[in-house]
Amino acid sequence: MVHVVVAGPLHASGRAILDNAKDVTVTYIAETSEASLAAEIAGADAVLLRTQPLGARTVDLAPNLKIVSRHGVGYDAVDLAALNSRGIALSVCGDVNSTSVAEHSAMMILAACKRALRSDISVRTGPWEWRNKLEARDVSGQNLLLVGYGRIGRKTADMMRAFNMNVRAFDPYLMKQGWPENGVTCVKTLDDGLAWADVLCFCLPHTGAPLIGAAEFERMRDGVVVVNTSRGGILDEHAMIAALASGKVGAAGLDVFHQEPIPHDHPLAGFDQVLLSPHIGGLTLDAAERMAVSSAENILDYFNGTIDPALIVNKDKFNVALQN
Ligand SMILES: NC(=O)C1=CN([C@@H]2O[C@H](COP(=O)(O)OP(=O)(O)OC[C@H]3O[C@@H](n4cnc5c(N)ncnc54)[C@H](O)[C@@H]3O)[C@@H](O)[C@H]2O)C=CC1
Ligand SMILES: O=C(O)C(=O)COP(=O)(O)O
Repeated sequence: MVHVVVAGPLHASGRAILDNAKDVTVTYIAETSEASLAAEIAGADAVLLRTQPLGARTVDLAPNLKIVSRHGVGYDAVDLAALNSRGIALSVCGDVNSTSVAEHSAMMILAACKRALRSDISVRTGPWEWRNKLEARDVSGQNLLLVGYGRIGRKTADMMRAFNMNVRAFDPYLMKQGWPENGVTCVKTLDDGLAWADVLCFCLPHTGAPLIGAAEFERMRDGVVVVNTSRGGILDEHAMIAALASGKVGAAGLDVFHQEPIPHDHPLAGFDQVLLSPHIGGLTLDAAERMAVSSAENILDYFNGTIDPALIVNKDKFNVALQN
């Protein structure tokens, strides 16, 4: 019998896969937090994980744990060393939500340039004459730098080229592969890109210290638009707040934050030129179903020995189930 703990909301299609599987028992946890997972993880052979942190202490509570299946693709909140030290597999979904996130990035680029939130607030609360002070911008003809040019970055490029933006990308890991492509040229250094861009969009994994701090904001154009749908840790939030307050950043769209959930009284919530969303770039109803199915199947496939090794992040660290 395999015991699966589902650590947060899961689309009905994913639940059906687990509920109907032979020799599988499932515990569903309603909320997405590490504390609620820690309370239920003791008997788990597998955990289906949302975006909450998974640290070494919680992993230690589960002596039988064999696989953590991420619902989604980013795994920066997981203590990979803790999994590796016990030979626990970490799987991710395949390409299940990149279109959804690219659409969200495109929406945020447009909303920020058009000052959509400020515009809405002005109609609801202000005099009509505010329409002369909204400072909306055309996106057509503006320079868009994508930082990270993987699945999400490429799809965002296609969408924004349709709006006649000039698109460049910075992705040091792709430098040698077929650049320029599809009308998108690469910049050789991040600093070159920061100096060129009217709009910045972050589409890369979070792996360590913030990529963008006070010094990087200084190198940007005055009034630059910043969109982040990747992970909050990419941007130094204090530096971001200072850049918004000074006008260096003219407008922004943020889907991800250092601390999630972000408190209601967070300084970022005080800017009417900043559109905020609760980490939903990859959580449309459509993508939620795909993520649920993929992450549930990854667990069953792991125990059947049929999981696609490309979906196992730490496959080099162990080879247990893959040899079955
Ligand atoms: N807001 C949301 O709901 C979602 C957010 N994400 C985030 O978006 C990230 C990207 O997702 P995908 O495009 O599917 O991943 P991907 O792996 O297809 O592309 C990421 C790209 O970033 C590049 N990269 C890595 N480090 C870099 C650096 N320091 N500077 C510039 N480029 C760098 C890689 O070479 C790769 O081409 C995920 O890791 C995740 O954190 C993903 C899905 C949903
Ligand atoms: O795919 C990702 O990395 C995401 O951010 C979405 O994950 P979630 O739906 O929050 O488990």
